[in-house]
Amino acid sequence: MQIRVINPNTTLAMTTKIGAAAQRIAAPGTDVVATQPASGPVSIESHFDEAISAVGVLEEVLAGERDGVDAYVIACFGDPGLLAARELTRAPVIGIAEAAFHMAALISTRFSIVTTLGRTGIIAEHLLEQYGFRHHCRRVRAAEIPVLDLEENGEMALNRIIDECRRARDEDNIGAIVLGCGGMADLTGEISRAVGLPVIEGVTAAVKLAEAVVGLGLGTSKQGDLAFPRPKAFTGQFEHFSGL
Ligand SMILES: O=C(O)C[C@H]1NC(=O)NC1=O
Repeated sequence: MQIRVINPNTTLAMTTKIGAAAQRIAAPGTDVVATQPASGPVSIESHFDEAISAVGVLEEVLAGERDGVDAYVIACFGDPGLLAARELTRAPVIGIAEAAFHMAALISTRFSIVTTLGRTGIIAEHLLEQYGFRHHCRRVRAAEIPVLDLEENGEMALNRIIDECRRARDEDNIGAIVLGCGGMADLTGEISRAVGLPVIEGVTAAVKLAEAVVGLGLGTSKQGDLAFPRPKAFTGQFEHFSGL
């Protein structure tokens, strides 16, 4: 099977890292294709960044439909464009936040999230509510690092993340930690060893859930609100969406 792992930001180094982490965890016979939008924010750290990146995610799903992809992963912790993407395909579309929440709830009764900047914490809180995991999550914490520090200042970023994870372990009465950024996809082992708790990050969780959904012969329901969009004309820069 082929999984298209979409990094919604436009930083190639992060896309490459995410793709490598996804391929490492994938089952034999699962091919991961890591992509990113042709245009959009180099990192996603606000509601505005999320909104702009969602269009790029949808473009990548439309490209995947042309290639006959079996499943999609949206590899940004805000799950940008998730429901809109599900309208475009019969394949499963798994957001890394939703995947991480499910996985954490399977191995612990309470978890905390450690993300990058505190200002994006509200996005995780909204998703906890939307996905029904509000009561599972003790606290949404932030290492207070810009997303691209994960690429440009990796050691400092890792130390800040580990410090915040240790505070979560000592103060939050939790059983697991969820890493709140696709750019942390390669850090789970190191952080788990440093903190002594199970650490879940969404890229790898989403790849395994995508394999499970496809393996069960399931895909995105086309009944109701996730049916294909009603064909209509689009104008201007979105003209190519006409008649989808
Ligand atoms: O929301 C965040 O802090 C992390 C989010 N931003 C990004 O560019 N990729 C992500 O996973």
